[in-house]
Amino acid sequence: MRIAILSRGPELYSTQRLVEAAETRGHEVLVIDALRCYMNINSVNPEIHYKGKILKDIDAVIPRIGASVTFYGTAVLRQFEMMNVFPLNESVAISRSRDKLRSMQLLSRKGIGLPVTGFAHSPDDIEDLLKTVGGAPVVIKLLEGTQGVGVVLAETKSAATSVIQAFNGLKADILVQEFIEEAKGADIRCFVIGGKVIAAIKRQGQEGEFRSNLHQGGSASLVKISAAERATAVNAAKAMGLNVCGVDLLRSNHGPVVMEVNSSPGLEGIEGATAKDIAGMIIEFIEKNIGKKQNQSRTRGKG
Ligand SMILES: Nc1ncnc2c1ncn2[C@@H]1O[C@H](COP(=O)(O)OP(=O)(O)OP(=O)(O)O)[C@@H](O)[C@H]1O
Ligand SMILES: [Mg+2]
Ligand SMILES: [Mg+2]
Repeated sequence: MRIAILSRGPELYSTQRLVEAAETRGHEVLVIDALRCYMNINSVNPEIHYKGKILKDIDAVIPRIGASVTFYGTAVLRQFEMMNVFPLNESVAISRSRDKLRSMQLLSRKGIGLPVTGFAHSPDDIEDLLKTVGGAPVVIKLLEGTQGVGVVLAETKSAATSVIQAFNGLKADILVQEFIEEAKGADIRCFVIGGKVIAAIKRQGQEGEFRSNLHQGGSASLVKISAAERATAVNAAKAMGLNVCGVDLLRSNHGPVVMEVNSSPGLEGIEGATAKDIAGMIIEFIEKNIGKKQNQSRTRGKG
C-alpha cells in the first residue's frame, strides 16, 4: 500500500512510529504537511497537489491533524475521501470530536456517562448556572484550552463566580463541570482501535494537582480497567464515529465518565507505559479494513 500520513511534524514520536510500523510491513509511506497541500475543488477529478506534484495512487491516509489546523486539515482529508482514499478516521468524525460542546451533546444523547456539565457564553445568572451542576466545587474550562491550560478548580461559590466573570470579560465560551474529587487527580486514557480498547493507562497528576496532564507534570502507568470502563470507551468511540481514538475517563462515584475523545491520540505515553506496538496495530487495522465497504468513509467527503 501507499499510505499518506497527514502530519506537520515528521520528527514527532507518533509520526515516526507510524512510518516505521508501515515500512516494516512493506508499505510505502509519505509524510505530508496538510497546510502545504493545495487543491482544485472545481475539478471533475478531485486532486491534491503537494510541492508542485499531484498526489496519486494513495491507498490510505492517516490524519494526525493538530488542534490549531483542524479547519484546513479536515478540508484536505475530505479531498482524500473524495478521491476514495481510505481514511483512518473520517473528516466529519474529526470535526465532531474537536468541538467539545458538540461531542458532549452527542455522547449524552447515546446515554454515555459524563460529568454533570453546563456550558455558557455570557450567563446572566451565574448562581443558577452553578446550581445546575450541583454547586461548588466546580471545574471551569475554557473551550479553547489544551494541555491543562484554561482548566480551573473553583472550590467555593465565590471563587467560581469570580472565575466565570473573568472568563466572561474575555468573551470566552466555557464549560462548568461537577468536580470529580474521587478521581484523586487521575484520569484513564483508553486507546481504542476498531471498536476495541487495545491499551489503557492511568495518568496521575503531581502531588496537590487535580489535573493529570503529562504537560502539567503528571505521570503515566499501566492500569487494568473494569468492564464498565471498557464499554464506556467503546461506546464513546462509536458515538463519535472514530476508528482510532483516545477516550479519557474519570473514575467517579457514579461510574466512569467521559471527559473527552481525542481523534489524534499520541503514541509515546501509551507505548512507553504498556510496551505495546500500537503503531503496528493501527497499520494492521488499515490492512484489514481497507477493502471493507462498511469501514470506508461513509460520507465520501460529502459530510
Ligand atoms: N470535572 C473534573 N473533575 C475532576 N478532574 C477534572 C475534571 N475535568 C478535568 N479534570 C482534570 O483536569 C485535566 C485537564 O482537563 P481536560 O482534559 O478537560 O482539559 P485539557 O487537557 O486542557 O484539554 P485537552 O485534553 O483537550 O488538551 C484532566 O486530565 C483531569 O485530570
Ligand atoms: Mg485532557
Ligand atoms: Mg481536550
